[in-house]
Amino acid sequence: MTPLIVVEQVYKSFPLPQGKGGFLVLNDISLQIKVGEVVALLGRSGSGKSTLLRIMAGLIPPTQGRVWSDGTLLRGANRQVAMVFQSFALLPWLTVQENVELGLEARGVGREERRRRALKAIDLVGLDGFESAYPRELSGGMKQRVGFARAFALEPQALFMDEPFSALDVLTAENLRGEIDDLWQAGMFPSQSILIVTHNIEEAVFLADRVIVLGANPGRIRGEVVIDLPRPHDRTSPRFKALVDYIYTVMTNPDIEVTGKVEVAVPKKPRSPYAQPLPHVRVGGISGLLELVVDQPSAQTDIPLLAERLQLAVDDLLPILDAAQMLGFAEVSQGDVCLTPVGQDFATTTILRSKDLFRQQALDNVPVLVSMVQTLRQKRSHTMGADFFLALWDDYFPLAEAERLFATAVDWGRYAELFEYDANEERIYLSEPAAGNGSDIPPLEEELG
Ligand SMILES: Nc1ncnc2c1ncn2[C@@H]1O[C@H](COP(=O)(O)OP(=O)(O)OP(=O)(O)O)[C@@H](O)[C@H]1O
Repeated sequence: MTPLIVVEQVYKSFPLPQGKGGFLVLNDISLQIKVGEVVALLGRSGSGKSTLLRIMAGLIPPTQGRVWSDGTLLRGANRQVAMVFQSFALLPWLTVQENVELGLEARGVGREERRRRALKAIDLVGLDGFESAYPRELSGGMKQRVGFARAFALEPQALFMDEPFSALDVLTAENLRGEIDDLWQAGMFPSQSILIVTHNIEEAVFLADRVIVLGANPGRIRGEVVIDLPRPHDRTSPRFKALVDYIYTVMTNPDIEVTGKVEVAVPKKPRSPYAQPLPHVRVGGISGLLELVVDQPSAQTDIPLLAERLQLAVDDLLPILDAAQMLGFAEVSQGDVCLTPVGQDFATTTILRSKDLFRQQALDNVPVLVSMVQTLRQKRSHTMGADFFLALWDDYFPLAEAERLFATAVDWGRYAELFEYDANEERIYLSEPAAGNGSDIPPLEEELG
């Protein structure tokens, strides 16, 4: 099907005063408006939106390039198009009906036909009963309804709107925008396509099937964003918000390329501490490794060399390194392991102090241990069966893995004196220092927040 409007490499410059050449307002604009679509031209002030609209309406000629309307090269006013202006542009000495008939009269439509089409358009915009009112008797919203009726009566192929809601107060604008969208939805709209010029991002995403983003100085097309939402466009949907956010980002960053690829950010569910795996390593393995590394120059060594000295396969060494990293005792980079200051301290201090260090590092870095202690604290008896914790891990891991995670957490927690485990009863008990108020365990709310 022939597009309703085709703009081909259009340039527009306005002459500068005193013959100082031209001021380029539109630079190489090409676009099409097809039957059945609503297109928004979105750009900052001065990006040439109104100028482009006027060129497509045939009100001013391009300096260079061509415009086709319904397959015909445009010369002069475009009769396939009607315009709605921001300023309403009503004649104050004419009634509502006379204002609406004005364009039809200019096109030589006979009296009866004019009357019929005007009354139908007035009805469509909800001004039934106001036919003989004068503009001064109408509110801003009603005046713009007359503006719409005047355009509707022309029964154009394409309706052009230049910031049609921006002179109205927020609620009136919202109301009228919604009604225009309803008419379009219901197939009652008197034109086959709509082109709206706006600088309101939400308005563009709400009304349009496609948003063409214009850049300024000079005005040019930066790209387009397809509004892939079911109609009517639901403002509360995550996709609507993602589209608005995307367009807002490109509008505030003139250098970003407008690709139109919009990802919806999936809201993150707070991650359960039980969803995070622990390396299955006993505390003895971690401290053994740290003691070996601390003896090396700069407390640093090559990992394959370390594996050889420990007579371990690198694969077996990796979980120990993971655990040391997780606890903040070591850092691994480029095949070397290097102890952190606290790791060096842990590897060289007394057993009592090393337990304190381990506890502090575990509480700072291993959320599942914090969560277990918090759970035990919540219970008046300060004790819970192993099966309670196993069930929490079981949500994220197979049972055998859940059991290994439980065993690792128990090993670390016991060493840190956070809790004790009675294997016969299969119960965990809160350790005395962890049960006290002055301990270093954060309150439950903080952790969950
Ligand atoms: N007839 C004219 N003569 C000289 N310069 C003009 C003329 N019409 C528009 N301009 C200039 O062209 C540039 C683009 O104007 P235009 O009104 O098309 O932009 P716009 O994107 O619609 O801006 P706004 O959102 O502020 O209406 C502006 O710098 C404006 O001053």
